Amino acid sequence: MAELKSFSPDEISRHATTQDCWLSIGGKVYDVTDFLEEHPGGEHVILHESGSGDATQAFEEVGHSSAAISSMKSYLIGTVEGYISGDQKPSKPATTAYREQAPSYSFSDYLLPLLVLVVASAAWYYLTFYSKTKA
Ligand code: HEM
Repeated sequence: MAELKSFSPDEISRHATTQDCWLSIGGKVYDVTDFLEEHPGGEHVILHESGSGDATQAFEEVGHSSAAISSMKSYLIGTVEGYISGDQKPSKPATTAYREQAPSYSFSDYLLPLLVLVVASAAWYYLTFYSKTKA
């Protein structure tokens, strides 16, 4: 199979009219100009998504049938340059940023246990020695 041409998001967004309409779905580029009038969901939604940059989410949210998905092959013209799929996008901050958020202990984190220790020691001292001297 021949290599697909790669298009920049900028180039793709320049094709968003009824005479020239491209869609970017899942990292692939589709020329749907001839399909616009036939689209069962109407041409307006496609034109809107064409101009939005990435139609992946809108396309998936509709829950297109497998017949619809397999018909997409006939409109495929290329791939999106530098595309990162939603599954691969980091859901957590990058490692370095994550490290920067490592827990930092403040003075009050130590103060309370220290206070409890001092009170407990004083109570032990009082009960052990002071009460004996009184007896
Ligand atoms: C190459 C791209 C596309 C193809 C080949 C395609 C094809 C189809 C087909 C065949 C249907 C009939 C129902 C089905 O079989 O699932 C349909 C319905 C529909 N499509 Fe698309 N579609 C495309 C892109 C989009 C996009 C980008 C949107 C944007 C939201 C969209 C929105 C809809 C809606 C709203 C319906 C109507 C659903 C319903 O009536 O239940 N489609 N499409």
